[in-house]
Amino acid sequence: MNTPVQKNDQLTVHIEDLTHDGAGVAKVEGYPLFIAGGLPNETVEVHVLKTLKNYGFAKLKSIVEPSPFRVEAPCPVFYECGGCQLQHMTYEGQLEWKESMVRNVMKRIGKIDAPVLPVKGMDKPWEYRNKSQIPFDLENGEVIAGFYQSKSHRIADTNTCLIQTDEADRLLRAVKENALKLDLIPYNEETKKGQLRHLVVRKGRATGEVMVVLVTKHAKLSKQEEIIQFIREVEPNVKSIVHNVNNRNTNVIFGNETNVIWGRAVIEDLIGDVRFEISARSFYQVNPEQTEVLYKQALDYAQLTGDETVIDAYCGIGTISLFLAQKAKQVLGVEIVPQAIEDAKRNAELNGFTNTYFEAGPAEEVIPKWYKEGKKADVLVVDPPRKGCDEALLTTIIEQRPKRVVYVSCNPATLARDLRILEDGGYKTKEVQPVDMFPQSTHCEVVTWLELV
Ligand SMILES: C[S@@+](CC[C@H](N)C(=O)[O-])C[C@H]1O[C@@H](n2cnc3c(N)ncnc32)[C@H](O)[C@@H]1O
Repeated sequence: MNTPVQKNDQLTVHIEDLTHDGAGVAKVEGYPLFIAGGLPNETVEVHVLKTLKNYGFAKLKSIVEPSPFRVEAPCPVFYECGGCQLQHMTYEGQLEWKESMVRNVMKRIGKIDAPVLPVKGMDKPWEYRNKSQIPFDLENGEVIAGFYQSKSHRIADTNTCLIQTDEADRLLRAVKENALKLDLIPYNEETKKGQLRHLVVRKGRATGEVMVVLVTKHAKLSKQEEIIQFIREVEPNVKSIVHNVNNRNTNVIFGNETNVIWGRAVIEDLIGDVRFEISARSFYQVNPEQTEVLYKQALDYAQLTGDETVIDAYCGIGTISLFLAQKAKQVLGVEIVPQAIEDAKRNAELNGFTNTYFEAGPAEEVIPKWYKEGKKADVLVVDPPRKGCDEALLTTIIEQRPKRVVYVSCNPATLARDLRILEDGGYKTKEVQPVDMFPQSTHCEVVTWLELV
C-alpha cells in the first residue's frame, strides 16, 4: 500500500487534535495517524502499528514536548477502562478542546458562522453521575466489577470510580466482597453461567434518595431477605430496592421483568424547582447539576413571555417540557417511548402543571398532525438522539415556521448538519452554547438558538 508511513516505522510527530474516542491525531504528509494517550500540541515519538488506506494507528513511545494541559490521570484504571477518555488532561484543557471541537464542526460540516461561546463547565468535574451501571464477572474464582474496557466487554476491575457517587462506590465494593456469600455468583457472558449481571445505583442529587437495582439471570434470589438487609445496612439512604431479570443473551442491561423487592418503586429528584419521579427504567439525564445549566440556557433562548405555545420534540419524561411550562402559556411534548410519556404526565401532575399536553409517537408524524389540528408552536424545542432530527421533522419546521427554534444536541456533528438545513430553509443561527455534561469524556452537549429570518 502506498502510504506515507509503514508498519513498524518509528517517527517523531506533532499531535494536532483528538478523535471522538480521545486518541491524539497527528498528520504525516496529510495522512492521519491515531495515537492513544497523545494530546493536542504534543510532540511525541511513536511506533506505527497498522496502516490502512486512509489512516493508521501508532503506539505512543515517549513524549518529547508535553502539552501544557497534560496531567497524571488520577484514576488507577484510566488507561484500561473505557469510561473516561480525558483524565490525562486538565479540566481547563478539556473545556478548551471541546469549545474548539464544536467551533470546527460548526464551520466544517454546517458552514455556520454564529458565535460559539465558551463551554459552560463544572466547578467540581468529579462524582457527577447520578447513575452507575456496574457489570460483574468472575476471574480465576475472584469476583471482579467495574466498567468495560474500550470497545470490549472485558471489565476493568476497580473499587472506585471518580465520576460516580460515594454511594455507588460503597455499594460496588460491598457487593463485590459479599456476592458469593449472598448467592450472587457473577454471570459470565461466554459460558452464560452465573446469576448477577449488573448492579445499578441511582441517586437523586437534590433529595439524597438512593435506588439499587440488581439485574440477575434467574428470577429467584435464593437469599432475597439477606440481600435486602445487607443493602440497607451498606446504604442507609436507600429508598427502593428493585430486582430485574434478564435471561437473554444480549448486551442490553435490563430484561423485561422488574419487581420492587423493598421500599418504593421510584426515587425523587429536583431539577431547579421541578420535582421528578425516577423509576428503575426511566431515562433521566446523568449529570443533574449540568442538566439545570443546560435547561436554563434552553429556557433563556426560548425567551418566553407567558403567551407562547411551545412544542418540545423528543421530550423523554418531560424534563425540558416542565422547565418550559413554568414560563409558557402551553407546552406540547412528543416522544416515541410510550412509557416515558406516562412518566411525563405523572411528573406534570406531581408538580401541579395544568398547561402541558403529552403524546406518544414519532415527532415527525405527530407534529404535522398537531399543525393540521390547529396546534401550532410559537417556539419549538428539539432534543433528538445522537443521530439528529428526522429529515421529515426539519421539513415540517421549515413549512410551519415557528418564530424561534431551540436545538439541544448531544452530537455536534449532526447538529451542524441540521442547522445547515434549517438555515437554508429560512432560519438564522444566533448563538451556540456548549455545556459540559460529561467531564473527563470527549462528549459535549450543545444548546443552539435560531430565529426565523
Ligand atoms: C436525548 S433524549 C432527550 C430526552 C429529554 N429531552 C431529556 O432531556 O431528558 C432523546 C429522546 O428522543 C426520543 N426519540 C427518539 N426518536 C424519536 C422520534 N422519532 N420521535 C420522538 N421521540 C424520539 C428518545 O426515546 C429519547 O427519549
